[in-house]
Amino acid sequence: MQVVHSIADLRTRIKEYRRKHDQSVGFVPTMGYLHEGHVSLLRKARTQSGLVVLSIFVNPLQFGPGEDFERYPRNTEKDLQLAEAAGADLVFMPTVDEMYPTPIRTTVSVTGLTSRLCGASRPGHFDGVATVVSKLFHIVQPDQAFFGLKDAQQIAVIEQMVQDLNLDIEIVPCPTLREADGLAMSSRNVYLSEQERKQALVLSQSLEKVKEFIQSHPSFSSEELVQLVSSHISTAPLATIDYVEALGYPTLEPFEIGHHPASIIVALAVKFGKTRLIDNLIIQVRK
Ligand SMILES: Nc1ncnc2c1ncn2[C@@H]1O[C@H](COP(=O)(O)OP(=O)(O)OP(=O)(O)O)[C@@H](O)[C@H]1O
Ligand SMILES: CC(C)(CO)[C@@H](O)C(=O)[O-]
Ligand code: BAL
Repeated sequence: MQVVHSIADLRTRIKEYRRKHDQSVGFVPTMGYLHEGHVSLLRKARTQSGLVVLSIFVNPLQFGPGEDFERYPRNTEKDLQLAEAAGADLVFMPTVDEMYPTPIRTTVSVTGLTSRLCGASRPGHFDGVATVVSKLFHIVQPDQAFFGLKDAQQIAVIEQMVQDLNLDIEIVPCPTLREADGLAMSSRNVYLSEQERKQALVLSQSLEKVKEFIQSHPSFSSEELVQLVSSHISTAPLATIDYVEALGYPTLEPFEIGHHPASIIVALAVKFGKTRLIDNLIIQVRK
């Protein structure tokens, strides 16, 4: 496994690989502090791509004022061990100056899909994501890029960007990995106190309740799902709901009772103290 810090170096190595091999380049973009969720993306890439490229970059552009950019967890040594064990070939770890050498004047903005959920509660977040992912896609020029469904809105936004900008990249959505008790794995779980960690279980539990409810109530309304999730989360005294919504996926459009889209998402963001966690459930609905 090779580790590179400069864009020029990364490009040279990828070009060299492409010259010698007639195989695809797979790309896994991350912000580091790797866990089994990230590892699952790398393993998936390993099975589908000839060259597996991982990027580790905490992108300042996608953090709002007062968010956790400065204190976002970092552990390069452990990240590199996990990346190597999972089969990464090339790790790109640029500095902020390498990615943004001058004040940024060109950004990528995906409209519509970003008006709800995390787009509404983190204004500017998806412009930061679309801009950095677009830059990374131009630098790496992958055939496939692997993203986790824990960030389901992010996948919808990236897929739209790829379609609108005619990028020749296959976006591969990968399932959310969970801790044994159900909590979705996240780099930010490390912020949780012992009490918060226990109470954070209400998130995955509330989504399990939605699964059961839908099976016995095939003509559910979005309001019923939101109410079910919100009331269960409210049993945790340390939880503050940022949003709970039930929408079509990947359109992220609201739906009316009796007119379910083929696929719906129940998505939530909840704060425990300063720590904001997200989770979701995507369900194929029988018509
Ligand atoms: N539990 C998980 N299972 C599968 N993929 C995941 C999981 N958590 C994150 N990912 C994916 O890993 C990629 C990099 O995400 P990122 O580095 O932001 O990790 P993260 O754990 O989601 O961090 P945070 O929750 O702090 O945003 C994204 O495509 C993300 O969807
Ligand atoms: C895709 C990404 C690496 C862009 O910074 C980030 O949003 C993430 O880790 O999900
Ligand atoms: N996984 C999304 C990155 C962020 O929260 O900024």
